[in-house]
Amino acid sequence: MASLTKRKNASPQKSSGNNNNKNPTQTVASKKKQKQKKLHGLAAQDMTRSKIRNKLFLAVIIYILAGAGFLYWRGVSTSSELPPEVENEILDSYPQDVKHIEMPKNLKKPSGAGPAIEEKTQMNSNEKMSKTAPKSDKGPEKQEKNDDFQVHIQNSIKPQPMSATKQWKEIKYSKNSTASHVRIFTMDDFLSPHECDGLMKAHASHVKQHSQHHPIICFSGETTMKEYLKHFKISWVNKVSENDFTEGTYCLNETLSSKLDGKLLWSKSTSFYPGESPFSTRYSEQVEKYTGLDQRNGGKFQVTSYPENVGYKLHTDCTIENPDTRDRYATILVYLNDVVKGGETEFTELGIKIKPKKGKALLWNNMDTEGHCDVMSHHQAASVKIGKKYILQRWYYYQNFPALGLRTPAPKLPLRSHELTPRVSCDRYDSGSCRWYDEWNYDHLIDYRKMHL
Ligand SMILES: O=C(O)CCC(=O)C(=O)O
Ligand SMILES: [Fe+2]
Repeated sequence: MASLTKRKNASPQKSSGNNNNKNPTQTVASKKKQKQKKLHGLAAQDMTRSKIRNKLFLAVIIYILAGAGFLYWRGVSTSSELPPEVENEILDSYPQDVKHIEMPKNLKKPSGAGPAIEEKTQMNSNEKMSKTAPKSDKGPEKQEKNDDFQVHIQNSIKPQPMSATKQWKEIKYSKNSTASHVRIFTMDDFLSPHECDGLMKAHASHVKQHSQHHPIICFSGETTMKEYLKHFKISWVNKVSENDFTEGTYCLNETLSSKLDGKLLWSKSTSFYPGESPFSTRYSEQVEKYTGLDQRNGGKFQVTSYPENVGYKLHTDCTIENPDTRDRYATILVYLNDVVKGGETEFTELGIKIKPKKGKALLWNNMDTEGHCDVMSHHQAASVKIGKKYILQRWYYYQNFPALGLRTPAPKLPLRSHELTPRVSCDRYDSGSCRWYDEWNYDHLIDYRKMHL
């Protein structure tokens, strides 16, 4: 109350209203003074205004220049166009099993584009490799064309303790112990809570950025599409035909895809690549030091989130009976959060079940020392029952290839009306699940850089 009264008395309006009691000379002098003061005040006001105007002008110029600089930088750093020779080299070096996948019947070659485009489109709708390899007699001989590329083989895991308290624990099988070459290790606190939070935040912000448009939904074939639609009780399943796929792909057109949004369930993956953030470099080095997995054989870094009632069906990360050794030798997965219920990683052949725990790493080999995919590495992500699950995964290849760990060019097919349209890939119904991907474009590179992990 006291301070309120004080402020009232100090008000300029109140003091000027008390001038009636003063004598005339004083009044003339004080009026003159007031006039001078006013003029002075006006001049000062004018100066302040012009100073503000100048500052504003300068700020606008800086803003325009910064904006232009940012746009230029984005244009340079995220351009989706790769020179054709680089693009061809990348496509040439894809593992054979990815190239030899079933092609849609209605495929028409886009004019001026070679088979590379179709393979690329298919590659994107077959993110997960199927359990058995399509028959191919071709090995990885294409690599020999790249003179400056050193083939590097990775056929063992060499786990090392990180500190006295951070040690790998080998998980014992409860069945099939003699038939398997697979070794499974876990280490608590492989990543700090801060790193886990940063990755989840980057993932969430990127998912949000790409969720303004309905995803285009792709299947590994027509039968697969029908199986999924039946599973999710889509009443119009029998009306859908191969004509509803966009040309050259197994992706439903935008209209039908949008009708499935909210009806099908899926996990969501965003990816970043080696060298794209301080974290990716640090993490590659950390993994190499404490697991023996050579960073030259590592692919992209994939952050995946699972909502309730979503998991990933039983599968192998490598392709069984694949003659090509450019395949996923080992997997390192880090749980980024605790899951209230469900979401375990289960190795069904070995009777092993790992419960997600924030920061905990799970490391295993999928192939033997000769580069054969081991059936005993079959695993699944159990459905999340309560909560949400986040993981960071990276696959390390038995034999590397030039395109490994490089961001691939965005495919021209299927046609998309928005640059940020995401895709959902539903892989083989018996050994896959639906997963949402961000990788039509390169923008999230900026997100991951921003995180300063
Ligand atoms: O989420 C998990 O626990 C396993 C995921 C997995 O196996 C995969 O994405 O390949
Ligand atoms: Fe897997």
